[in-house]
Amino acid sequence: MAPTPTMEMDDSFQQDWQDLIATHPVCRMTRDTSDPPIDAVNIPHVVAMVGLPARGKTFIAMKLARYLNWAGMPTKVFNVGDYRRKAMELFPGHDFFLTGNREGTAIRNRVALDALQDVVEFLASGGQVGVYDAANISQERRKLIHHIIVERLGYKLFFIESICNEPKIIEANIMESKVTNPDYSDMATEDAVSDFLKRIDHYCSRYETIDEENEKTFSFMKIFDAGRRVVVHKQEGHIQSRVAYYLMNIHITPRSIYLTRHGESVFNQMGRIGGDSDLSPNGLEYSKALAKFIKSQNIPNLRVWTSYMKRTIQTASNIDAPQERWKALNEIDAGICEGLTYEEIQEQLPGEFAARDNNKYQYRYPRGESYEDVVYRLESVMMELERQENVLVVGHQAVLRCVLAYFLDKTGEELPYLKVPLHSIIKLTPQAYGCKVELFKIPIDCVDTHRCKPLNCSMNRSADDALITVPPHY
Ligand SMILES: O=P(O)(O)OC[C@H]1O[C@@](CO)(OP(=O)(O)O)[C@@H](O)[C@@H]1O
Repeated sequence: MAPTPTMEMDDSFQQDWQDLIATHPVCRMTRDTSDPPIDAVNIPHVVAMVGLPARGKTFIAMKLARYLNWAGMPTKVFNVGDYRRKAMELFPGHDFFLTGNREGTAIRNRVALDALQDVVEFLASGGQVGVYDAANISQERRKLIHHIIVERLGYKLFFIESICNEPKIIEANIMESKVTNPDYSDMATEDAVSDFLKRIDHYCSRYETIDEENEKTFSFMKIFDAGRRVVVHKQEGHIQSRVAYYLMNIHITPRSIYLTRHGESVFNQMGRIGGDSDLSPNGLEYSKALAKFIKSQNIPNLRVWTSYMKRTIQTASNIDAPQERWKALNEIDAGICEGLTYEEIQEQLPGEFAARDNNKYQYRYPRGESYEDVVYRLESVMMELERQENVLVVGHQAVLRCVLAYFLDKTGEELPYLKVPLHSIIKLTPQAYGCKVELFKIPIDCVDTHRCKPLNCSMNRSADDALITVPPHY
């Protein structure tokens, strides 16, 4: 039977905690005088989540990490729940959240510090942002994190607290991401929900929201009811301002994003890259079929975005929805290679051709752009895409690879080889911590413009396998 908590028990719990922080290696970590100096512009950052369970902390942590990685800042999420679940495997049947469970509490405290230690090790080995995804609900815990991260190690720390009192959002969070998590794999949904609500109660009694007076020396951001209101306090440096700005723009309203390349162009048919050519007859046919397909989907309040190039504008021209043009959506600028075929580049500029194959993400065409440059110029588009609801982006091969990499969490190495075939529509629907992807192939002839990674032409076969052919009645 579970013991009733008493004063003595509080004391013994406190003693266990003091013993743990006296001995845990992360609490003794410090910067050595022999350590290389910290780069003042890119000081490693810890983003520490704060909040009760089912307030969307993991959603925010993972989405933020996906964005920062995409934007070129190596970021990793350390979820304390994962550490606890691993520890739980060693104690089958043990209820770690039972009130008065001294052993369970000790283990939960230990794994929380283990995770923090891994955050620090990640930053010490070249990581830029470590996201510490734990509840961190007490002032004492936050003080300890600040002491280790800022005072001892000289890194930056940004707390993100998610406060939510909307029962509907909490319920949706529990249903969407909690009852399906590995803690509840063997439990009926109803039992899982009631167990999870008990777990929330366990935290509620000890929850101290970030106190703007007592904790005024900390940098933090508070997000109320999934973004209805936001407070940012003492935000420092470019990473924290990007984090704050990004989190101010995201929303959780259900929606889908549709991506398609323009229809086949005259240059595509000739195997020439870049340029601003018209659609080929196949491409014109795709433009009509696309409009029909979009109509068949009955998408509420759809907005259509194109680049400033003729081939995307012509492709979207038959769609009955408001349209906007973005210069930032223009295809990668191939500089001195614009208008050439891959064969001509290999023949006339063999060094450039080999250099691109060697590092396609960072290779910049002379007087043109690299994929990395395209990601950089797309940032404003992605931010606006986050703010919008249903959007169809009619874009280009390289640009849509960059957009897809953001949604599908692909690395810079994978990005330039993602398959975005002509005459296909990719539908992305945000879900729990990721995106559902559906691919619709419109059966109209076109060339294949994909150039495989040398020596690894089997890449992305799975994306191909997932292609759905739209039935003739669409
Ligand atoms: O990075 P790679 O694989 O060369 O793909 C980008 C190329 O795709 C193309 C087609 O080959 O896009 P698009 O169809 O928009 O014209 C080129 O214009 C562009 O340079």
